[in-house]
Amino acid sequence: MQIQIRVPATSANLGAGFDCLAVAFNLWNQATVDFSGKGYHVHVNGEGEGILPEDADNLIIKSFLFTLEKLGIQAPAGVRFDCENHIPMGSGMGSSATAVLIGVIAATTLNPEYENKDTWLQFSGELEGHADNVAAAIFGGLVAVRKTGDRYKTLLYDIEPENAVVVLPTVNLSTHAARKALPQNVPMADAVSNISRIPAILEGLRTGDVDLLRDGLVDKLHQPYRLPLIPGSADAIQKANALGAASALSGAGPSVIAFMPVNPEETANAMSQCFANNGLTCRIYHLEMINRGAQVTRL
Ligand SMILES: Nc1ncnc2c1ncn2[C@@H]1O[C@H](COP(=O)(O)OP(=O)(O)OP(=O)(O)O)[C@@H](O)[C@H]1O
Ligand SMILES: N[C@@H](CCO)C(=O)O
Repeated sequence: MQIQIRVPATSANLGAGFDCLAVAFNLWNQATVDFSGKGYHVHVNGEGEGILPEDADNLIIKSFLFTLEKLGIQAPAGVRFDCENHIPMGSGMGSSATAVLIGVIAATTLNPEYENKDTWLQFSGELEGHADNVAAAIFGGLVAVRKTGDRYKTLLYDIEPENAVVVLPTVNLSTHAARKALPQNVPMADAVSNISRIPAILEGLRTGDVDLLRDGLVDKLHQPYRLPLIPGSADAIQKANALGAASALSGAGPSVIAFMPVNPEETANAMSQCFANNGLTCRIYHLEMINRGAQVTRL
């Protein structure tokens, strides 16, 4: 049996929505999965080629085996994942979420009872440790995720298919390292500031109101601790805002996102210049927000 799984890029946090909000984009990682062989193999084309492990150490295989075990599904004699990766790794664009989801989704296709979005969310959220990226990657659009007991739950919002620019500087900053930079406790006033902005983010993205969104993206819980690790990022956010976009760190960084830029080229160049001033080169992505999420096709 062969299947194809496609999972979109995502940008998590959206400023004040730390660990709770994320949005999906029209940039995809995909894998063709073949259950007919022996042993566990991954072949990587594109992003991560020559870097990612191609054996059972790959996050896709780990997530696949984790899900099989949790669901009590017998592991097949072999599986091969042929990956076409377009999402840069370690960028804050949800690459690890796509890997986890490809493994989880592939496992659920072996028992149709479990092939549903809620199962994908529970297992991928557990594997990632926070479910913002995976939730938006599963459902598409704008997703708010919360945990009640040990279950992740979502609210889904259709959004205007507006443009965004993502500028990715050449900085090594894993999500793990970016989370370690955060304090254990935060001032009450900072928490209140973030909570007060969530409706502005939801409404700003739902209606395409860039001024409302810009106000909503102001964050006090994670960006103040992470921006100093990414030289030029605070300036890039400020510059993008000054040019009329609504800007924030994308996920845990190091990329910076500018939603609804008035002039995407000018905004991207101005943001890149902020990183160049700090001796960093950049990759630039012109993306569109999308309302569809992960897709499975039987081949
Ligand atoms: N496409 C992929 N296939 C297999 N493993 C991956 C893939 N992308 C990321 N990983 C693994 O996940 C690890 C952690 O990635 P990390 O979370 O730092 O980046 P990210 O997903 O780009 O960030 P974010 O979650 O902020 O968007 C990587 O070091 C790599 O081992
Ligand atoms: N919410 C997560 C997203 C990165 O995976 C964080 O900011 O650490």
